[in-house]
Amino acid sequence: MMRTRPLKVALLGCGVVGSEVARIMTTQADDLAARIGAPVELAGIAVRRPGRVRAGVPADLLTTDATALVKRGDLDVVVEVIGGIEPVRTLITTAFEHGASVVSANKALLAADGAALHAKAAEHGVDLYYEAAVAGAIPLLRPLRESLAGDRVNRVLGIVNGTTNFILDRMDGTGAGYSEALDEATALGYAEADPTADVEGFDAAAKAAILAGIAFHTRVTIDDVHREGLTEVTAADIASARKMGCTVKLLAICERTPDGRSVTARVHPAMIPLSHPLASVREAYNAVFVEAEAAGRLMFYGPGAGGAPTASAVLGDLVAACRNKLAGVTGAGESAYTQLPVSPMGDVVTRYHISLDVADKPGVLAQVATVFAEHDVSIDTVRQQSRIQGGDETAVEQAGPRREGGEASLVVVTHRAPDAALSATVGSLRKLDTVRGVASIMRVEGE
Ligand SMILES: NC(=O)C1=CN([C@@H]2O[C@H](COP(=O)(O)OP(=O)(O)OC[C@H]3O[C@@H](n4cnc5c(N)ncnc54)[C@H](OP(=O)(O)O)[C@@H]3O)[C@@H](O)[C@H]2O)C=CC1
Ligand SMILES: N[C@@H](CC=O)C(=O)O
Repeated sequence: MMRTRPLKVALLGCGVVGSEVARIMTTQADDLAARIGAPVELAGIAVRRPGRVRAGVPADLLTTDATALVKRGDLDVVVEVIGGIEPVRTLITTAFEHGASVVSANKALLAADGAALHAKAAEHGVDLYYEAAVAGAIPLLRPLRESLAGDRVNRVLGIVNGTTNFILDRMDGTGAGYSEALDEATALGYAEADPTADVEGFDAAAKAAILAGIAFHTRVTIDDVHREGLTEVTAADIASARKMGCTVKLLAICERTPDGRSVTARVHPAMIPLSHPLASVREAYNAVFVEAEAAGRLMFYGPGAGGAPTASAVLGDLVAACRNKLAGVTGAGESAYTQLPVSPMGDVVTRYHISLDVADKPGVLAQVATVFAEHDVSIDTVRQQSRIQGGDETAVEQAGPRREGGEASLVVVTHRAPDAALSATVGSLRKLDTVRGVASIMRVEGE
């Protein structure tokens, strides 16, 4: 039977995501009430600039005093879609102290301080949900936390940042420039308030920390995640990937180490074969593979950013939190029950694509191969492109003419090796007189 007294919800933030949450709460109020078992009333909306035009958002609900809003004491749920660490952490904590459950899309905060927030929610007998914080609309955290709770997850690998996928897709597919593609992603509402978080990999690293924590039932913070963004990826890297039958994606990879005693979490650009399902993830879509012992390989795919897709995940959490409020219960809390150490990046074993600028003269290839062998890094393939002296980037493949004193580009692809061994190899290569520079190093994944 439907309860007539409405559940009261406050919205903190009314930007790209918040305005969609407000719109759906208004336009689908009857459906939401039917699914929850009580009507839901939007009690207030905290923003920074109340004068800003917000189509369809009731102006009388706007306030700049978020603190007063969360202290009202009659709220059932607070939806936080402001972003960042402070004042949001304090607002969420205050909401818990005043008896409200919290739904958030804030991966930065959850990856920095998730454990303390979960503890605070438990202390006050309320929920903390954040499905929207990872992979936008894709239901991923709840399946990991609940549906796979009886299985052992060994690996989570995927594309979890829509903005960078959009940029790489545009650069690879249409030849668009980096800045142009980033501007387009920002205009479409995919990028963070500070897009550095996207392109430098902080956003994906925060998501990787959240995923690793839930998948492996341990605590992982953003500081535990090895992070490289895509600002170093060049058009030449993308072209080189194509030559190998690959494309470049910014990946998040969380793994149990083979002995099961520790985990690794990393975010970096990687080459993946065009035949891999992740290679065909376009625009701001995300896709995540979860490998579990009994379930095998699962793939989650869908829109990873944008106002409406993210609002869908927020509203799913809102319905769950409201149902729990009505039933007088809380849902599944933090899933950490053990503390696995996080191994350093040097322990990660994978393949590498290394592009070297070398002197184009006899014996160089042998010298380079010797350095790899000395560090126990096995070479899979080598491709040489001689640069015609005085010319630009005109490349002649392996059999091309060699000019004394000229330069060549050497592309080495290795077999699997520890990251530490690869770093040591590159350090030694840089010391060779015949190696003029290391143009790029990229990991090769997904084979
Ligand atoms: N955009 C996306 O695709 C996705 C975003 N997220 C996450 O959702 C959250 C919101 O993102 P998004 O909607 O894009 O961000 P926006 O920048 O579009 O919106 C932020 C909102 O917060 C308000 N705000 C900022 N500071 C304060 C403050 N101190 N007090 C009250 N209100 C404040 C802003 O007010 P005003 O409008 O007046 O400036 C604005 O309405 C972030 O955590 C983000 O990481 C998660 C998944 C996808
Ligand atoms: N900036 C983020 C938004 C969603 O989390 C992204 O591009 O993925």
